[in-house]
Parts: sequence; structure tokens; C-alpha cells
Amino acid sequence: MADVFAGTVEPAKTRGAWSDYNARIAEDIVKCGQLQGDIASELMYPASRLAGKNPLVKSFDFRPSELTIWGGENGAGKSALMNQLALSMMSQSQKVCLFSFEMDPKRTLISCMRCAFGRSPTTQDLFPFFDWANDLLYIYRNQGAISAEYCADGVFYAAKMLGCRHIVVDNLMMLTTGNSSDSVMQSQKRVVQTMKEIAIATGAHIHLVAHLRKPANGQGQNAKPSRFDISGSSDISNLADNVALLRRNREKEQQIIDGGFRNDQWDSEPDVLLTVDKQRATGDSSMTPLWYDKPSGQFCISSARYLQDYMPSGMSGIDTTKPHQLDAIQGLKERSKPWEPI
Ligand SMILES: Nc1ncnc2c1ncn2[C@@H]1O[C@H](COP(=O)(O)OP(=O)(O)OP(=O)(O)O)[C@@H](O)[C@H]1O
Repeated sequence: MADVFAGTVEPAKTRGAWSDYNARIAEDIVKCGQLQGDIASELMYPASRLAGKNPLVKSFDFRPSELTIWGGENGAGKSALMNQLALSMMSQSQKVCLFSFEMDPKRTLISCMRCAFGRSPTTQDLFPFFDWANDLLYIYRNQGAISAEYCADGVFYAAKMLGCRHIVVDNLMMLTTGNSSDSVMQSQKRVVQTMKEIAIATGAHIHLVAHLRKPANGQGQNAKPSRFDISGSSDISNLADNVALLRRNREKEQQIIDGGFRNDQWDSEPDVLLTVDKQRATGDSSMTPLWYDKPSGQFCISSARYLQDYMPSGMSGIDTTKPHQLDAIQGLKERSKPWEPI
């Protein structure tokens, strides 16, 4: 007698046993040994499992076919961080595509140049920058709202046809529609689901920027953010492989402006806290203090603010041996000077 558990039932005979039975399923369920070759290459070449090494958080590298949500309040530094990560991926010979709907693409590229040269760029920097970046960096050249479908086409095209291994989509809010909070949440969920599917289908790592809710009453600006603070549906963080959150230390900035620190204390706290609240592959979470270097827009791993050189050696002229700590307080004091009539 035919026995389902002994595998002696013909696939055709099970048709109708379950509502959506499809003969293709027989090809999709395989003996585990069929994956042996793939596993061998993962074990032999662990680096190939990475879409990119993270320059700021060692325990949070970027893997292929994953979706990372980057959350932060307005002005937290999400776009600045995305530019820095893009340069870092390019320095690892990986192609990147930036979709930044709220920012003029020229400004995005100028910010990337600032990050690469460690200062405001000049026309002299154009040739070396584009000589290096032209084959590595793609950018969506329009600004303003875009339909989720058109964006998905663009992300898929960048990954599949242009070979970009990192796609930055800044930001989720610009892709969602709806008249009620329910329909907005449904639309967010569809966007995140689509991005996840494209990541899986193409092997690209998709970085999707999202906003955080304002802190609840009683919670200060500096309350530690968590994935539950992401504006909108909880599906966003549930569907994502990784969730990273940026919190800018505005209290510190205010204290510096007010002169509230003794000289040797002003920089003991970080400017930004980068919390990795979810990492599906490793289960690791982390909190990384970062210091911001205003002239370059680079986030640094120590208060000395040593800058990173992402361009091939010698091209940027950036000094990676010099601490840039004093520029930070100088920049803040400059900006906080009271306006004086001429
Ligand atoms: N820690 C910081 N200290 C001082 N300035 C910062 C810091 N982080 C970012 N900035 C500056 O604040 C401005 C806003 O940063 P950015 O656009 O990266 O933020 P964002 O999180 O993407 O904002 P939004 O949500 O509005 O798009 C930029 O001029 C950036 O250089």
C-alpha cells in the first residue's frame, strides 16, 4: 500500500490534498546534501558571505540578500552615515546605488566628496573623485516623491543589471501612501516586503532609512531608541534582517554651546550612539559610541576623530594620522555665536 511517509505516493496522486498543491514544490524541497557544495564554498571562502565590512561596528557586517533598516529622528545623521557607508563599500570595490528622494542628488554627491576628502570639496577634487567613483557609485537623479513600484524597479535594476551590491533607499516615508493610518501601515509593509524580496532575489544588501517616533512624554530626547520606536507598522522591523538606530546626543551639543563643560570633559560622551537592535544572522546586538567630525561629515570611533581614507591611496590627501578632535568643538562654537549686526 502506498505510504505518504515512505515517499511512495506519486506527486500527481496528492493533487488536491492541499488547496494550492503545485507540482513545482517537488523541485523546491531537496535532500539536504544538495546544498553541500554551496556550504563548502561558504566555509572555504567566508569573506564571500559578506556584502561588505562595516567600518564602524565590527560585530555588524553587511551580508548579501539582507535588508537593514536604519532608524533615527530628523537630523540624527542617517543620510550622513549612509554616505560614509557607501564610500566604505566602494573602498571594498563594491558598487553602490543611492536613492535619496529628499535631497538634491548634486548635494548628495557633494556630501560624499566632503566625506571622501575630509573637508568641503573644490573643483580640483572633481577629477580624482569621479575618476575613482564613476564605476562604483550610481545615483537616482531625481528628487521628490516616487511611487513604490518605480522605486522597486529601480532597486531591482541597480542590483540585477548594474551589479550594485548595496542599495540605499532614503527614505521609507517617501514611498508610502494612504489616507488612514491603517492604509499607510499596509503600504509600508508592502514596501518593506518588496525590498526584502528584491534583496533575496538579487543578493544585494538593501539599506532602507526610516524615521523614529518622537520620544513618548516623560522620555527625554536622549532615551535609548529601540526598534519599537520606528514610525509606523511593527512589520517594518519584523521583516528586516537588521535594525540599526542612530541617536544624536543633542544634550551634549547644547551643553557645549552653553559652555557647560569643563575643558577636559566636553568630549567624554559620544556625539552619537549607534544601536544595533536586531541582527537576524548572528543574534548580536550592540551599542557603539561615535564621534562626529563636522568638516568631513564622517562618524569616528573615538573622540580623537581620526578620519578614514576611502579613496585609493594618495588620491584624497586626507590625513588619517592627525586627530581632528579640536575642529569639532570649534565648529559648534562658531555656529553658536550670537548674530551681530555689521
Ligand atoms: N552628531 C552630529 N553633530 C552635528 N551635526 C550633525 C550630526 N549628525 C548630523 N549632523 C548634521 O545635521 C544635518 C542633518 O543630517 P542628516 O541629513 O544626515 O540627518 P538625517 O537623519 O538624514 O535627517 P532627516 O531625517 O531629516 O533626513 C547635516 O548637516 C549633518 O551634517
